[in-house]
Amino acid sequence: MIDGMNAEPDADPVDLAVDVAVDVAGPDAELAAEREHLRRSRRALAGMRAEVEGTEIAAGDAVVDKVTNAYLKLAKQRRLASFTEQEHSTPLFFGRVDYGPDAPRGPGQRFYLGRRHVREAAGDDPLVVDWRTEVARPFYRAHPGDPMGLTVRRRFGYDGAELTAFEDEPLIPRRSGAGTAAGEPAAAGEPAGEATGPAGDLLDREIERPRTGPMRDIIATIQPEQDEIVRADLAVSVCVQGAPGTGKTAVGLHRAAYLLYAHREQLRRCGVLVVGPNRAFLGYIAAVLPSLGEFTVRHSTLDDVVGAVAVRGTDPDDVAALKGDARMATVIRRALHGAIRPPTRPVSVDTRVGRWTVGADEFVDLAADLIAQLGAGALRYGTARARLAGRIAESVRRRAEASGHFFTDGALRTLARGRAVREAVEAVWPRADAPGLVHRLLTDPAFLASAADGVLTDDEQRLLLTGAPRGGVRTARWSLADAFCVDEARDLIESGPGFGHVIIDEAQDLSAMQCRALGRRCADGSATVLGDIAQGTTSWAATSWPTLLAHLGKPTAHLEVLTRGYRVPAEILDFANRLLRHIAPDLRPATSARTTRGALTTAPTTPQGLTAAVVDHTRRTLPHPGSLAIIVADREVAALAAALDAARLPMPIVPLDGDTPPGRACLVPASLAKGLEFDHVIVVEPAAIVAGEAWLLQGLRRLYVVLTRAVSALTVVHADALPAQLR
Ligand SMILES: Nc1ncnc2c1ncn2[C@@H]1O[C@H](COP(=O)(O)OP(=O)(O)OP(=O)(O)O)[C@@H](O)[C@H]1O
Repeated sequence: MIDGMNAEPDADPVDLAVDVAVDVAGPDAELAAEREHLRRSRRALAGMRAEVEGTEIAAGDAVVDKVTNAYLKLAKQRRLASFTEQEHSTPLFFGRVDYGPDAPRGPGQRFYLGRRHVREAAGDDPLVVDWRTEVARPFYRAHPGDPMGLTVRRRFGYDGAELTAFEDEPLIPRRSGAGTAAGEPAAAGEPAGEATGPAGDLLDREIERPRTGPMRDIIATIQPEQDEIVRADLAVSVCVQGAPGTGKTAVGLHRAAYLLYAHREQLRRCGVLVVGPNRAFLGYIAAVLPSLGEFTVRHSTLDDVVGAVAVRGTDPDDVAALKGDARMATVIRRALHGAIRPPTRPVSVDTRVGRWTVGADEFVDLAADLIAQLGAGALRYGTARARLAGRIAESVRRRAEASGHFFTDGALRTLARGRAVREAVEAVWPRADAPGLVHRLLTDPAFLASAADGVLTDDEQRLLLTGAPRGGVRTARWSLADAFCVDEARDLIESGPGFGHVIIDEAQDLSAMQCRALGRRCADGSATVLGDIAQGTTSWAATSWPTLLAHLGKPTAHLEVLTRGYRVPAEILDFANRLLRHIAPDLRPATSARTTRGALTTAPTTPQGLTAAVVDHTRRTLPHPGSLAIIVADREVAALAAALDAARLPMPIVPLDGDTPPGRACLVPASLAKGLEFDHVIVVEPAAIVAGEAWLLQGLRRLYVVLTRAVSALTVVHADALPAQLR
C-alpha cells in the first residue's frame, strides 16, 4: 500500500452528481436511458467546444504581451484539441458508479466516468466526470469485500459510436435466493450475472482489440493493483518491477495524467517528463497522454534528456560500462575541483578614485570558505567562482569606504567583472567547461591519472583512454555514455532546471551515471521508475532496484511488484517464463490474465527452408486484423528484408529503424523490440537472437523480451535447435 493516496485535485469537480433514479425498468428501457444520457452528453460537449471556440483571447499589447498572448493562444488550441479527441474517441463515458447511502454528497448519487468532465452549462451538475476525480476511485478499486460506498459498478460496451451494452457488478452482498432486482440489473442482452472479476470479459475484449497504430489508453479497465500506482501521491516516488505486459508503461502514462489533474498548478510550473528507450518507442506511446487531454508532458529519449552534446559516436560495451559506472562521478568531480589553486598573490584593483589591494592572506581566507562549501556540495563550482569575484569586490569596497569612497551596487558588480578581479579569480578558480573537462579526462593520461588515482585501476584508466571521442572538443564524436559524463560535469559547474515528476520506462537498462542524471532532473520532485530486471539487456543493467534507486537519489521509493500480465496469453507467457530461472531467478514468474487457445506455434524447419518458412508464415498472418512484427537478430535484418521484399507480399514489411514508430507490419531488429507489442509476432531463429549479444545472459534476456511482444499469437520459426534454456 502506498502512503498518501488521498490526493485531492486542485479543483473540486465532484460537486456535481446526477441523482439516482429508482431503477424499476427492464434492461431495454435501461439501455435506452443510457443512450439518451450519451446523446445529452454529446450535445453538451459540442456546446462546451463552441464555448471555447467563441472565447476571445484577451490580447494585450502585441509587443509587451507577446509571450502571454502566444501562451493563451496555445492553451486555447490545446483545449480545442482535447475536445476534438473526446468527440472522436467514442466512449464519452465508459463506466458508471452508483453510490449507496455513503455517497460523497448525500445518499444515492450516480456518476458517469469519462476522459473529461462534461456539463451542460457552467455550474451545472456534470453529465460525465473525469476518471481522475475522487468519486471515480471506487470504479477501479471496489470489490464485494470492500464496496467503497458503491452499490453497483456499471461498464458500458460500444460498437463504434453506438452504446450497445452494459455490464453490472453488484457490489452489495446478494441476499440468498434473490434474483435480478433493482440496483443489480442484468446487462442488456446478457444474463444477470455473477461478477466475472474486476473487469470481466471487457478487459479481454479491450486488450484483444486489434492494434494498427500507437498505444491506447486503458482508463476503462485500469486494474486495482495498477490504480494504486496511478493514484499514488505526487510526493511519493514509486518503483515498479513488472513482468512483460503487466502494464508498466500504461500505468506510468496514466500516472502522469492523474498527477497533472490532481496537482495541475504545481506541475504546470515545473512539468512532467517521460523518458523512454528510443524514438520508435516514444512514437508508439506518444498518443496516450493527448488522448487523455494532456498535451504538456515532455517525452524524451536518454540523449534528448541530457542534450549536453550531440551524440554521434558509439562505445564498445566494456568502455560504455566503465563510463556509466558511478565511480566516474568521483573522477569527474576530482578533475574539476582539482583545478582550484590556493591564492598566492594579492589582488590590486584600480578604480577612478584610487587603488586598493586585497592581501594574499585575506584572498586565501575568502577562497577557503568557498572551497569548504564546494567540498560539502553546498555550492556548485561556477556559483562559488562567481562568489569569489564578488567577495574580492566587496573587500575592495570596504577598503574604499574606510577612505570615504562609496560604491553603488552597480559599481560593485562592475568591479567584480573588471579585469584585475577576473584575472585573479582565473588564476585560482579557472573557468570550467563541461565538454572540455570530460574531453581532457578521456584524452590526457596524466590528467586522468591524477583524478582517477585510487578510484579506477590502471587497466580501467587505459580502457577509458581507448574510449576517447574522435576529434577535438567542438567536433568530437561523443557517445551516449560521454554525454552523461558531460552532464555530470555540467551539473557540478551549475545546476540545471528540474521537473516536478519524472517517469522512467525500461529503467533496468540504465547505468549508474544515467540514473544520476535523471535523478538530478527530479531532485526536488518525485519519480516513477518502471522496469523489469529480467529484461535488462545492457551489460550494466540493474541487478537490484535499491541500488538503482540510490543512484537516482530516491532510495526511499516504494517498490511495487506487478506479476499479472495483460498483454501476453498464458501459453506464450509460460513458454517465455522457462527462461526466467536463468535470467532472473529471484523473480516470481508472471501469470497471464488471458488464455488464448493456440496462441503459440513453434515451427521447426531446415536452414535452407528458413527464409521461405518466414515468408510463408508472414503471408498467412497478414490477412488477420491487427499488427504484425517479424522479429529477427539484428544482423539478419538486411537479408530478411530483401527476401520479404522479393516475395511481393500484399503489403510492404517495413524494417523498424529506431526513429519511426512501428506500423501495421514491420520487420523488427531484436534490439528494438523492447517496450513494443504487436497482435501477431513471428520470431525468427531464437538461437541467433541469443548469439547476437555479447554474453549468454544478455542473449537470453533479449530472447525473453522478444518472446513477450505478442498479444494474440506467436510463431517461433527456427532451423537451429531452440536454446536449451527454453526447451
Ligand atoms: N488494465 C488494463 N486494461 C487494458 N489493457 C491493459 C491493461 N493493463 C495493460 N494493458 C495492456 O497490456 C499491454 C501491455 O501493457 P504495457 O506495454 O504497459 O506493459 P509493460 O509492463 O510496460 O510491458 P513491457 O515490460 O513488455 O514493456 C498494453 O497493450 C496495455 O494497453
